[in-house]
Amino acid sequence: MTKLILCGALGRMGRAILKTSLEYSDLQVVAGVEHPDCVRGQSLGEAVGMEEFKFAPLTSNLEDVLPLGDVVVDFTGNTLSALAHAKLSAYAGKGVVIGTTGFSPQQVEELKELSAYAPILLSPNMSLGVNLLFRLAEIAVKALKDKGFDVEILEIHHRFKKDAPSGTALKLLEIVANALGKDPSQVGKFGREGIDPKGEEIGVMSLRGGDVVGEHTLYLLGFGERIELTHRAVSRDIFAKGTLEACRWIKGKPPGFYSMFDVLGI
Ligand SMILES: NC(=O)C1=CN([C@@H]2O[C@H](COP(=O)(O)OP(=O)(O)OC[C@H]3O[C@@H](n4cnc5c(N)ncnc54)[C@H](OP(=O)(O)O)[C@@H]3O)[C@@H](O)[C@H]2O)C=CC1
Ligand SMILES: O=C(O)C1=N[C@H](C(=O)O)C[C@H](O)C1
Repeated sequence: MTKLILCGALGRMGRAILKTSLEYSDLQVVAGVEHPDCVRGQSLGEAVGMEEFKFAPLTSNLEDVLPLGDVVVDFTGNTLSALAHAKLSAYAGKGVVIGTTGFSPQQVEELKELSAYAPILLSPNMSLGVNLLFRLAEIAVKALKDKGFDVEILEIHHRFKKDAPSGTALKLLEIVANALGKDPSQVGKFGREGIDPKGEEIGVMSLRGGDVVGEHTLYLLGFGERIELTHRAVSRDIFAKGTLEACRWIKGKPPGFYSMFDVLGI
């Protein structure tokens, strides 16, 4: 049995992971960590209204429950708390799976340094489909390099999403820029206004509204034709499933910095 501690347990992803975990007989969420304002002396089960977790503690301090778990999962949506959770967990030798997005390059470097102590998996998107999209994007962009195609990225998410562009769109930018031999920090362009003719940049545009779970399109825009590679998430269960597969995979792995490509073998 792999025992999980879930940080951000009462959030959208936290609740999806709790529900989906009930389908796995070898995985168990044994404790939740939440923002102090949300912890009111209730158990995790009482807080989410799920009988199955009535004996699992809910705390605002990961240290209180760290000895209970093998793997710590972070979906707090707050990079500072995710880093703090990763630090505590890695020093304790626990596996870490991070779905939180919005890390700066410096913060990613910090996570890589921590992965000398324990296995850490960071992925902006835990779904099988998006990870395949990453691979397809690399193939397509390489095949069309120097053939006169422009590359642009569009993402759409629900009105409550805090970060923009999405972590997935930024990863797509990194993948396609690298495939073109360009530096993502130099070619990424995050909006256009006024007189702004198209150059060598890769535009990354964000729409927000309603309850859109997550949509990403890579556009390859040529003259007389265009290719659109789109992934549409219609349920958070796909992210929850990927997260749980990652937790199962990471237990017992040597220290190192991993991604969903390692879990999915693609
Ligand atoms: N990798 C992937 O596949 C996916 C990644 N994501 C990412 O996951 C993150 C979370 O998304 P989502 O679930 O929609 O966000 P939510 O805001 O619904 O959930 C985050 C939860 O974490 C809580 N929280 C904030 N700070 C802390 C803290 N210090 N300790 C414990 N809990 C804390 C929040 O509390 P409060 O509201 O009080 O701040 C909230 O309940 C985002 O970064 C999103 O981009 C989302 C979907 C898929
Ligand atoms: O906040 C979300 O909801 C999502 N965030 C991730 C991201 O930033 O890429 C993944 C997914 O698209 C949903």
